[in-house]
Amino acid sequence: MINKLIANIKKTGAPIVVGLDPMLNYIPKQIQEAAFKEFGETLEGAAEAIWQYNKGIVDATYDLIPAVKPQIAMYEQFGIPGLMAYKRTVDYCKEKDLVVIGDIKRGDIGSTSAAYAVGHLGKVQVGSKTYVPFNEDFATVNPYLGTDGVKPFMDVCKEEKKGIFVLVKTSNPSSGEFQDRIIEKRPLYEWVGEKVAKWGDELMGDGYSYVGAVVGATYPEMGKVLRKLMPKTFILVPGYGAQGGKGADLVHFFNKDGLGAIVNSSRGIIAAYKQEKYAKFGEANYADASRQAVKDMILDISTALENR
Ligand SMILES: O=C(O)c1cc(=O)[nH]c(=O)n1[C@@H]1O[C@H](COP(=O)(O)O)[C@@H](O)[C@H]1O
Repeated sequence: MINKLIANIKKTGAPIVVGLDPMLNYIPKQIQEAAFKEFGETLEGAAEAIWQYNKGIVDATYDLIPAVKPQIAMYEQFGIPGLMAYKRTVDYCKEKDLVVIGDIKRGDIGSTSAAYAVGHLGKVQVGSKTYVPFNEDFATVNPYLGTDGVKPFMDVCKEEKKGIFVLVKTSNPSSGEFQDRIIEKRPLYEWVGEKVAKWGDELMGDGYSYVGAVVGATYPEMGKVLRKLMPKTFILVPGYGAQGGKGADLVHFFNKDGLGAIVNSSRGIIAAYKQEKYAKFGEANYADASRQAVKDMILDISTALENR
C-alpha cells in the first residue's frame, strides 16, 4: 500500500490527503433536511447526511487527490449507523481508487491490538468463513504501549501489504506535555521517531516503509529533525489549514525526491464553503468549494517545494 500511495501521489502530483471528518454543523441544510425527511432526526438520519455529504466531496475531488483520511470519531459519535456511514465511505473511496487512511488511533496490549489490526486492516475468521471487516489501507496507531502494542499491526500489515502511521509528534497545543519531555538528553518524540524507523526497516516497500509516522505541521522545526532521523519513513502531516499550518512550514517534512510526506487537511477542505475566501460558492455548492480548496492547497505546497 505504501507503493500504491506513492504511485497515487506521483499520478496526481499532489502530496495531500483530504480528511473526511464530517460534523453535522458543516453539512449543508438541504442535505440534512433530505436525510431527516427519510430517516427522521435519528442516528440513522445523521449517518445518511454524513454519507451524502462525503459522497459529494469525494465526487468533486477524487481525480485531484491520492488519498483520504476518514476520522472514525466523527462517525462513531453517531453509534452503529455512524460506523456504517464510515464503512460506506471507506468502500466508496476505494472504488474511486483512493488510498484510505483510517484515522482510528488505536494501540493496546498485544492481544487487543491484534483484534484492532484484524478488524481494520486484516481478515477475521468466523467458523469456516473469512471476512474483511473495515478494509482501510492504512491505520493510525498510538505507540504509548510500546513494541508489543504496535507489532500486531505490523504483523497484519506484512500479511496484507497494508500500512500504519504511528503518532510521533502530534499537532495539538498540548502535545509537548509528554512528547517533548527530555529523556537522556533527547525529547521523547525523537526516541519514538527512532523506534518507528527501526520498526519500519522490517517492513520496507520500494524506498519507503509500510510503517509511517505522524508529525504535526504545527511543529516544523521538529519535523525537520524527524525527517533526518527517519529517512525511509513516510510522514503523515496533519495540522495544515484549520490548525494554522501553511505550505512554507512543510518543506522540511519532504525528502529531496519530493516524496516522504503527505499533508492532511480536513475542515479546511470539507468545510471550505464556510470560509470567506470560498463564500462565493454558497452552501449548496459546498463540493465545488472543496475542489477549489484542494487545488489551492496543492498549489501552496508545490510552490513552497519549488522555492525551497
Ligand atoms: O493522526 C492524525 O491524523 C492527527 C494527528 C495529529 O497530530 N493531529 C491531528 O489533527 N490529527 C487528525 O487530523 C485531522 C485534522 O483536522 P483539521 O484540523 O480539521 O484539518 C483530525 O482528524 C485529527 O484527528
